[in-house]
Amino acid sequence: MKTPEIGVVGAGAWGTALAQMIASDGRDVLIWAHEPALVEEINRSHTNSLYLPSARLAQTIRATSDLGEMAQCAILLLVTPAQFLAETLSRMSAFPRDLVLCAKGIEAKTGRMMHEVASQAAPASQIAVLSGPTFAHEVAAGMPTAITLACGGGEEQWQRLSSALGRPSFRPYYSDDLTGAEIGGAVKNVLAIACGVVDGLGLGQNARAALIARGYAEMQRFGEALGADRQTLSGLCGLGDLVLTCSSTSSRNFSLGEALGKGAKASELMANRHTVAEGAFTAPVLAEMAASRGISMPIVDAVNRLLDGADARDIVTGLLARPLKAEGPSA
Ligand SMILES: NC(=O)C1=CN([C@@H]2O[C@H](COP(=O)(O)OP(=O)(O)OC[C@H]3O[C@@H](n4cnc5c(N)ncnc54)[C@H](O)[C@@H]3O)[C@@H](O)[C@H]2O)C=CC1
Ligand SMILES: O=C(CO)COP(=O)(O)O
Repeated sequence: MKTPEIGVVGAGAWGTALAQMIASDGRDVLIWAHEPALVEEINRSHTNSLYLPSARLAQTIRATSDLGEMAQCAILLLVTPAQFLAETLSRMSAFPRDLVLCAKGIEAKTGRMMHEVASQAAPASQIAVLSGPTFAHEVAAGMPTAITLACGGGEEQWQRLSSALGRPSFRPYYSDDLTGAEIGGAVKNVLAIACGVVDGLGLGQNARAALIARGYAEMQRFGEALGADRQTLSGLCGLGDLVLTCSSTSSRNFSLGEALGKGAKASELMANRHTVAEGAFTAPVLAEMAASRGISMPIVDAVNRLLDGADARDIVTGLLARPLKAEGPSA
């Protein structure tokens, strides 16, 4: 059986939606699933009842549990949750030229961004980051979506990837800023938890808008310190995704925050879920990275303390009691 040009590593909601989007022009796609039963389900009934039950998958999507076969694809989309990327890559002995990173997070144990994890595991590959306001179920349904495609291999890699991944209703926009694209996605997940808390506590829409704007200032401060381009953060993968995720219960991060705001315990919420809320893993490492660099991120810090068991109302009282100051990202 011929190996398809494009492969997707990770058959959660996002990997499955991306495979479906890629197959929408009739091409073959190979997808690797961590769960053997899911490999069988995708091949037998063309569904993913575990992670994307709303979609009827294209017949040209084939699933495998063989990571070795994935390396034969020319373009590999890596869509495992951030904390599993290094381990998954360590099980592969060869890599294609193009690796496209789709997870939104920071490695908790090391503080590495996803492109650092990937380039250390596969130094000969060219790394790209695909990130933006993209709920999986909408992409799988073919609804119009725009996304940042940041290419470490510059415009030559962009030519290859944009023609392979672009579709009439899936529009990538070029960037060469891997760091900015990754910081946007990682930070917005933590801020979405905060916005969910505000909704869960019933604090109103003014408070949510304030949190989005002040959270964006935190994203800009952190991004600037790590060398991200401010223009990247004001685009699809930063502000765009922040707006989407901070205003919808379709977001797992927002929903986690909402439950916390309603009084649920973080430890119980985390123990009982089978889908990923990346912000919960990113918050502690992000708070630590910011503190060690002297970057003020009070909202990220508050989410981190909440996940650690602090009371939501006490946290909000603390945030509202902060000294008044100038607006602007550097303040
Ligand atoms: N769902 C969405 O709408 C979007 C998700 N993303 C990002 O994509 C990444 C993946 O998220 P989803 O596909 O939504 O996840 P999901 O919550 O739907 O599925 C969990 C995933 O984790 C995998 N997994 C569990 N244990 C594993 C292990 N030991 N090794 C490797 N994989 C393991 C499962 O196989 C499954 O693919 C996350 O970083 C998320 O932030 C990005 C854009 C949209
Ligand atoms: O990243 C996403 C949309 O762009 C999905 O957000 P959640 O992971 O919070 O569901």
